[in-house]
Amino acid sequence: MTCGPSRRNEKGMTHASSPSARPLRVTRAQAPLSGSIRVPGDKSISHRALMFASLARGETHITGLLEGEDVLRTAAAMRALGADVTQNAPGDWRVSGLGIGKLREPSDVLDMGNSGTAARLLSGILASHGMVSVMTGDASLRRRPMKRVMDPLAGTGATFMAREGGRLPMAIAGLAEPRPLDYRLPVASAQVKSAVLLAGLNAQGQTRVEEPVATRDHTENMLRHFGAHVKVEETPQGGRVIVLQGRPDLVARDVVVPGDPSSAAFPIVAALLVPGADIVISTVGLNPLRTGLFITLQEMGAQLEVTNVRTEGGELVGDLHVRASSLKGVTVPADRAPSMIDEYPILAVAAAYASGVSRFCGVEELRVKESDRLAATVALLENNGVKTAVEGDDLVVYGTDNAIPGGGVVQTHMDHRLAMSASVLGLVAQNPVEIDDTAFIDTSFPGYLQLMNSLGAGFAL
Ligand SMILES: O=C(O)C1=C[C@@H](OP(=O)(O)O)[C@@H](O)[C@H](O)C1
Ligand SMILES: C=C(OP(=O)(O)O)C(=O)O
Repeated sequence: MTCGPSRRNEKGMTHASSPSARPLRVTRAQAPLSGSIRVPGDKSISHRALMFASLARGETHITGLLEGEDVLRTAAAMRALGADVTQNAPGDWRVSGLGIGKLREPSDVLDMGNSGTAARLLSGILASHGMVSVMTGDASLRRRPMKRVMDPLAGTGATFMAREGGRLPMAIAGLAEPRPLDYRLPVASAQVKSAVLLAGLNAQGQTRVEEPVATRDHTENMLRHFGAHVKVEETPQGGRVIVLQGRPDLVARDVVVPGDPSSAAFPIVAALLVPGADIVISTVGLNPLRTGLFITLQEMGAQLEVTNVRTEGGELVGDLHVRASSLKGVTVPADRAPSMIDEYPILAVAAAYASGVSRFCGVEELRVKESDRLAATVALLENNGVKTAVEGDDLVVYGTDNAIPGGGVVQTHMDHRLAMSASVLGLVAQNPVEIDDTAFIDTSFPGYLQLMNSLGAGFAL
């Protein structure tokens, strides 16, 4: 059970608690989960739909938009930059864009809340407009590294001023005539790739990005959907080179947002673990660069069937039929990490319930998410009686063979995915699990606890 050579480390983070925390005590599920649900729209696609629609000429109609707090921050930012962004009905939005290079200087600080995607992608837009802007975020986002976008974007000629270590708040003096970038990503990050491509929209000539491992390609897909010319080539080493032709005429196009596979992960793992469970989740996005968790769970022995696969709004979607399963430990290769990067905390819960040992290879990027997810996942499991180890950049989880002791208090560190992972752990642990704060679940999965209750989870709300 080895992973091959491990990669470099980044610094861990400390945490702060929410002023209006919503604690939750979770007890073991009393009955099998059953029923059919839909999960909210894909977060990555929702952010991008609002940004690209604001940069396109004309009116874009978006259906299925995620109305989580992260995406609402992007909506507010695009409004502050002059786009007309309105909600018609739940999930149904209209955006009147201004065209590339035409956004207006914001009159106030842009607050991106808890969202790394919003902050990093927006940096690319701000750097490539002739305006001065200031961006901040909540305590979690203000601890996350922005140097990874500042460094490449400085190549456009834009200037950045940020706190020590490249942390928000950050001031950006952008340029109306940015230089096109040619950049090789030092980390596998769709956010950094997207920031470079967004800056390239307003640059004359070609912007080129090379990624060592393929990361989610929603930016490339949506750029094409709105009329840009984007060329993608695979490298012999398994990476990709993306070339964008600058100053395209982006034209409004309707966008249909599929269900978020990263959100579906929580009811999926809950249904795999709760004895007798049998559920269906319909219209989940199946972009192959997002489905590493599904492959991994199937390798563990999950009864996870994908049916009715179709294309909706240019994205592959399908329905997932999930039944309680007996899971065994798994080794997840490092090159699979980008396709399931947000799913490791919930996969760790599945691995803790499984029989045998699991190893997640090369998961160093977990250290720079909403929390240090490597440390926080270890604490989630250890505090509930599950043995783990961190070996270099690998996480090792010792399965309990369906006997997670539980009884622990879980610190969620302003991190939605930890809160949801802890809630699933509580459904199958032998003793109740206390979660310090579930409020941040609203950043990506508003209505999560209620939706889980509709399947029979019995969360005490
Ligand atoms: O581009 C995106 O929409 C995202 C990319 C990933 O981050 P990184 O680019 O930092 O890996 C992921 O963790 C995040 O939830 C969404
Ligand atoms: C890492 C995440 O999001 P972001 O980077 O946008 O805050 C996430 O949703 O798990």
